Amino acid sequence: MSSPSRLPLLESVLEAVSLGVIVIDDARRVVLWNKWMSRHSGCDAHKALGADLFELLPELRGGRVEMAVTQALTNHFSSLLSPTLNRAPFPLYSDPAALGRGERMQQAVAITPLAVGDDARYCLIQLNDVSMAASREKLLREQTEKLRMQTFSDGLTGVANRRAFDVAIDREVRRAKRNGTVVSLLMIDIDYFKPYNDHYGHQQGDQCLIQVSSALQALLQRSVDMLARYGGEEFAVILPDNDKHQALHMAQALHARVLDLAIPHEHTGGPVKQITVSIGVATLLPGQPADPAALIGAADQALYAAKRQGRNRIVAAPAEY
Ligand SMILES: Nc1nc2c(ncn2[C@@H]2O[C@H](COP(=O)(O)OP(=O)(O)OP(=O)(O)O)[C@@H](O)[C@H]2O)c(=O)[nH]1
Repeated sequence: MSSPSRLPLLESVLEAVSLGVIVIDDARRVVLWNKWMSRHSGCDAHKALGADLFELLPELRGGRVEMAVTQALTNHFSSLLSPTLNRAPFPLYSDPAALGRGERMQQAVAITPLAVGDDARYCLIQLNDVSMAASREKLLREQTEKLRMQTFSDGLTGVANRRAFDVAIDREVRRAKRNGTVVSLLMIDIDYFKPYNDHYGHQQGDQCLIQVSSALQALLQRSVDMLARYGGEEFAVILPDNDKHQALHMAQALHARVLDLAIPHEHTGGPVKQITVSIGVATLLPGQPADPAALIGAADQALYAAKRQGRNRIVAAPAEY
């Protein structure tokens, strides 16, 4: 079989590649404009050939493409335009529907100087459609974010989970130590939740947990405050920069908010026949050792004191626990 001569072969390759190829001369006139360019720009080779590239596509004037072309023609520098910074410099569209929607193809643009013979200078512009890669990357980012959310949020109530709490309490205790500030912690436990579940059923128990957590969450206005589900029917609230007085104030508001829900509970062991919470409060002072476990322990001790004293109340840990 005879081999075809190189020039027609090269021309066929240029017309067949899935890549935009433009070559301009040192007067910036288009000398090559392949089929891919015609297909995606809506401008065919007849119109493009011989035209000044920046008159053909005036929006490229003064931008990164013109700078890179000048660099290639005068200094023989190659450039790669980052698709992140220059998403769609050329007016190219993946298909007619995208053109109709005005949705440009995302592009990777490579600009390379070409020397043909001794002094003829040209510039090669290669364009790649990276829309698919960009949308895959976006999907991947969204999935990663979703996974991150799932990893750090409680499946039932949607508030932060224990893992997120552990990270946050560590961070806030270290921050308080660094800045010489205080941090308070509330441990909140629903009273008589076992008899609630036993009497009303597990599903209604779940609904109760959802209601209580969203009522608690609604009261936390500062972005630094964090409500987490610590375990079963126990929640924790981290209050950075809040001293004991402010933490007690917040505990009272949260306690009252749960009472306001007025969720009936006929089977409590006490006189109040609705869902209530007990709250333990502890505050880490600047002089104390920055130990998250000790802070959690102090808030827990205070919570159990509240339970022992009859539930439906707030108890604060001693100042220097
Ligand atoms: N519906 C539901 N119940 C849960 C969930 N997690 C834990 N529980 C229940 O919460 C109850 C906790 O009971 P206990 O720790 O004995 O506490 P309590 O009955 O609230 O008693 P006090 O805390 O002393 O007032 C148990 O019955 C658990 O099964 C959950 O996700 N959904």
